[in-house]
Amino acid sequence: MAPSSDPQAFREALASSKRVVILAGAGLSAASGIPTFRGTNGLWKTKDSKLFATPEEFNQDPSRIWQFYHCIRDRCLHAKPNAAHHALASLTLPSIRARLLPSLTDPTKPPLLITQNFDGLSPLALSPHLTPASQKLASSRLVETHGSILKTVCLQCKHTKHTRETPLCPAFAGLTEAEVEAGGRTIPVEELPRCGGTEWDGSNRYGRCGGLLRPAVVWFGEVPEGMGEIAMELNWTDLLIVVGTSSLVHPAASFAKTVKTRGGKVAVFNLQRSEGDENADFLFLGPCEETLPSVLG
Ligand SMILES: CC(C)NC(=O)[C@H](Cc1c[nH]c2ccccc12)NC(=O)[C@H](CCCC/N=C(/NCCC(=O)O)S[C@H]1O[C@H](COP(=O)(O)OP(=O)(O)OC[C@H]2O[C@@H](n3cnc4c(N)ncnc43)[C@H](O)[C@@H]2O)[C@@H](O)[C@H]1O)NC(=O)OCc1ccccc1
Ligand SMILES: [Zn+2]
Repeated sequence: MAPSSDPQAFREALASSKRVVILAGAGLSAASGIPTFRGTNGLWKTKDSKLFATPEEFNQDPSRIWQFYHCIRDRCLHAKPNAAHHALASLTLPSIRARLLPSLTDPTKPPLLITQNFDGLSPLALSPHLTPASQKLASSRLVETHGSILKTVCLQCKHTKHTRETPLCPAFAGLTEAEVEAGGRTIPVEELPRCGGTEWDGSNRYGRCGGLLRPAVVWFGEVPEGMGEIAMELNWTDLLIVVGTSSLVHPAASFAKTVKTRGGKVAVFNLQRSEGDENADFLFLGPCEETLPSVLG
């Protein structure tokens, strides 16, 4: 049966769903000025992901990889959530949830939002109007499964830090994408982002050990974040909403099939046709910053 593109039918499916999960990809942030990976002018259109997004390449040449991620990180730091982020974040508001999702098994819990985006925009979109308790609950229902570019991990003491500070080391000051495209700077590994930063006092303390930091993103071959929670939730999911992803990267790309095989429904929001959307129950083609607010509005 061809997927339906009828917003009313989709809202009825929402209203009768007991457990809803959302899976988002780079298309969700396209309208915020963050390039996608495989879409038009996508990052991996001009670059080989295996030369930038693997732990092996980082160990080989941390300076080259850090300069690449420094530029993406700066873009993400200057970006703002768009209408699609806000439409999804509105489901964390009890009043909206009661109206759109009256049949949820646990009406106190927002749908689980699994984002493959490491840009930090979905967390940023969480409404400031939420009470601290609801803020905490909403953040606990958000999984950045491919990590966050706003976090670093120390390779020595494993300390993880979330920071919007930039640059993360003096050697990146004024570094531009054009300079990186042209080959970047020669930066000794000692001058790359370090645990404890420039205040490091030579001690070997947790979070201040002077160890080399890496971006806390999940590279190819690495286990994505939150897999246990995700697998648990998908067991009971009767509606999966898939937004702005090419559905080519696993394990995320297999979530729709998992939900379908368990008798659940799948709704796809994408600018264009994408992998596996013929199996969807609902298909809304177009910019998600327009389609999502109109369907969830
Ligand atoms: C490429 C692919 C073939 N390779 C993989 O999937 C690999 C290997 C693999 C594992 N299992 C397999 C099975 C089969 C084949 C291969 C594999 N997977 C892994 O290595 C994963 C790790 C994957 C994570 C890699 N890290 C990323 N990012 C961070 C780093 C970095 O990129 O810098 S993935 C990267 O791609 C992800 C998917 O891309 P999309 O978000 O979909 O973006 P894309 O550009 O492709 O598409 C954008 C879409 O949006 C649409 N769009 C654009 N604008 C809009 C708009 N305005 N509105 C709506 N839609 C829009 C476009 O039409 C398009 O469809 C991104 O999120 C991004 O995070 N790890 C793992 O499997 O570990 C073991 C394991 C697993 C489970 C349990 C135990 C052990
Ligand atoms: Zn450390």
